[in-house]
Amino acid sequence: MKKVSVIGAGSWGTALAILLCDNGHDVTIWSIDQKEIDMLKHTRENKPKLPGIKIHEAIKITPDMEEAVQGKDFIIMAVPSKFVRSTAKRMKALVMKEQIIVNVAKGLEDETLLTLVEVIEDEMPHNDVVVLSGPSHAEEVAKKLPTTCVAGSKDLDIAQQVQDLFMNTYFRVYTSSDVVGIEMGGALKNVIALAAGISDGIGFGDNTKAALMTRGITEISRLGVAMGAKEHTFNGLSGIGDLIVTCTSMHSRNRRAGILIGQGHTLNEALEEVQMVVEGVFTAKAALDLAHKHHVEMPIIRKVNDVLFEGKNTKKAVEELMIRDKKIEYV
Ligand SMILES: NC(=O)C1=CN([C@@H]2O[C@H](COP(=O)(O)OP(=O)(O)OC[C@H]3O[C@@H](n4cnc5c(N)ncnc54)[C@H](O)[C@@H]3O)[C@@H](O)[C@H]2O)C=CC1
Ligand SMILES: O=C(CO)COP(=O)(O)O
Repeated sequence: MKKVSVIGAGSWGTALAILLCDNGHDVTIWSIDQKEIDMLKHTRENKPKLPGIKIHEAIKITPDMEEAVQGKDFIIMAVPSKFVRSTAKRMKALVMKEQIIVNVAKGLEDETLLTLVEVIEDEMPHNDVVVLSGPSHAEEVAKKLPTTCVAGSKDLDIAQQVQDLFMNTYFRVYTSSDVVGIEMGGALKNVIALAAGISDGIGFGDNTKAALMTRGITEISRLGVAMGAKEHTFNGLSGIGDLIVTCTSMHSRNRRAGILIGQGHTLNEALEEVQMVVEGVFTAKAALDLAHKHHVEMPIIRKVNDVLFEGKNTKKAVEELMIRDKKIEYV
């Protein structure tokens, strides 16, 4: 039995805490939000996000970061990307170097263009930081539906410890040493899922979505490889696997926001309706900035930026993608 804290009590943090408790670990959940803490403690359910899913009585729930961090073997960071640095800053004076940090958020830091593992390493340079990612909607993991993910660390022994921590009959975990590849796949698929949702919202068909997904993973892979990732990682769970689930599932907040935008709603209306974090909106601009930095072409992600932030008409954006310069499929 390991002592584990899950930092963040959104849908993913809650689902993972339940999974870790199922695995026999001693689990604590931390949240910054006192209302969320009260709800979880009193109802033993995260009603707005995972209705009908019981949170085991054995799971401790706390707003106290010291209580959450002290004495834990593993600390799972499950806050949205825009709060990863501020949360890491709250933790840094409390962590001991033997504690393993696991990032499960998917995104990039807007100002620095760092991946989230890099942000955490920046704040806690003495700790091992592992990424856990893959096609894994919280709603399905919480129902114990078979799911697969990959744990990434430059040190495969550390990745294996995280594999052992999470693995069970409904959650299979692979390992990889390609941390940047895993993180870029997880972050950028959200932007393509917004595009897939927009396409569905306009009323375009399955052909259109298959095109966005196929050319989308090509863009993601092109940028990832330029940043030092291995190409095959983008054929794996954190690449095409997560892209498939996010572009096709009604659980996806990114796809749902995209559908609303494709139907003519503004970005703010879409975010208001979805209520939970829509990471692709925050990642889209950072992805484009990284594309400039690494001299990589990302036409779909550029158009998503135009639609989200420049008021570009969605149909016009698709038309422009269709009549771009003629190309060989793979050069
Ligand atoms: N929900 C899912 O199925 C999955 C989510 N993820 C990733 O996990 C991350 C978290 O997502 P969800 O749990 O779905 O989000 P969510 O939208 O369900 O919950 C957001 C959480 O952020 C917390 N929060 C708000 N302000 C904060 C602050 N200033 N500092 C720290 N925490 C704050 C809230 O208390 C809430 O618990 C995201 O990066 C997401 O992409 C990854 C895999 C699956
Ligand atoms: O990352 C996810 C599934 O793997 C969750 O995607 P959404 O944030 O779009 O819901």
